[in-house]
Amino acid sequence: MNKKSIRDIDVKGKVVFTRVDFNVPLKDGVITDDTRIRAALPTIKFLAENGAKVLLASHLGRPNGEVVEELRLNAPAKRLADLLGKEVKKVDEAYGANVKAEIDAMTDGDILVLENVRFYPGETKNDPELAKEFAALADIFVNDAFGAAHRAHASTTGIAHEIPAVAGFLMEKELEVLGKAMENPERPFTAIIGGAKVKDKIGVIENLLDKVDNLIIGGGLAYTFAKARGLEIGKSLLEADKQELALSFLKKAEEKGVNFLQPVDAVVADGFGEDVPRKVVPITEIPSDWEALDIGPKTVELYSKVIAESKLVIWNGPMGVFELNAFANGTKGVAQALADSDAYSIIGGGDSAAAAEKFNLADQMSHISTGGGASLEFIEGKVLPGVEALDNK
Ligand SMILES: Nc1ncnc2c1ncn2[C@@H]1O[C@H](COP(=O)(O)OP(=O)(O)O)[C@@H](O)[C@H]1O
Ligand SMILES: O=C(OP(=O)(O)O)[C@H](O)COP(=O)(O)O
Repeated sequence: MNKKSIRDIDVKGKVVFTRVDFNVPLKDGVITDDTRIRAALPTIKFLAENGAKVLLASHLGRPNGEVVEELRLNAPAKRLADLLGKEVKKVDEAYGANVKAEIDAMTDGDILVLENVRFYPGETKNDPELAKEFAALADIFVNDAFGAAHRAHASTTGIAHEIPAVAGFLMEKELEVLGKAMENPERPFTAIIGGAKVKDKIGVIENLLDKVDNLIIGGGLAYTFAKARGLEIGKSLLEADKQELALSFLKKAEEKGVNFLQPVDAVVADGFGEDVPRKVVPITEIPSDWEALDIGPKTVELYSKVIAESKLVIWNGPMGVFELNAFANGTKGVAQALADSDAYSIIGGGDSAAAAEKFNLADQMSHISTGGGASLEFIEGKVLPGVEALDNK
């Protein structure tokens, strides 16, 4: 990496504005997965142990520039204190006189969690005034928020133009692992794209077609392709205005000699839930009033064979509604194939990682990235603004 990291600077006695990605899933105010907090611990510990005054800044959810009580950073701050076994203070603002007073009261090695940066409208607009307010708090900026590195926001890029800016250990590790895999990808190189964020993910496919040998489609994404090919998809997930695009990808794949794999069968359901009527049908026979909620067993077999022959696999997005056991087999089958293969396996995206956890296969994957969108954009070959803004070596 040609960017400076916290290894390259002296932090003793310095106030360090550290951007982390504490955007963790919450249910009724309780953190259901603290992976991202644990992933930031090496940087936080390093800074504290080396005598920095550590400010931690993060977004949580998408509060759209307003204070949303449930999205305060209190729960992540509390979890961090538990994980560190050390006092962690939290303030209810992210800049200004009150925050400055708290900083003045800190001693070297103390940790202070700031409020959700997305409570301020300037954050996502990358407002230079807000960036200056953040910068005014600190001597150094550390970006360890790989999961938000594809966002050009005030706390990820704006501040980096104001004070010395370096990468944290998590940022460094993610870039190193993903960079190594993509530099000279081992082949066959396979990408598996699924999930429900059809709009977000469909654009990624175009760039991936320039890189991969096999592109596997699953999850809700598959049915826009099926519909575009003229198949009946019933009530399955559809992004109607993306059908032309889907067809153009199929054409591009053919021109490039990329093996584009789509489901050959599906588990369809009459309703949504564990106990609704369901059956396996060929992809050409989805009943007009049923919904496809998982890939079928023949598809799992087909995909597993391709995975077994691959040397590098990136996986983003589950193959079906894996949260319900009735529709989990497709995702489980693909995860198992990945676990069994010798391929270097990279998983990105909260739900895919959660699926690997659910099936107890997470520790058999080569790398589980803390960033879904960020890892996809990196693999596409895009420059991540949060990285670009850091100081060069
Ligand atoms: N066939 C399908 N129809 C509807 N939803 C689906 C289907 N397949 C997968 N999903 C849903 O997609 C969600 C995950 O999508 P997404 O957020 O895009 O993935 P990730 O977080 O891994 O990037 C899961 O909650 C899952 O239930
Ligand atoms: O959860 C995140 O993204 P991801 O679901 O793509 O991994 C990051 O925290 C970025 O959040 P954002 O997509 O609201 O900017």
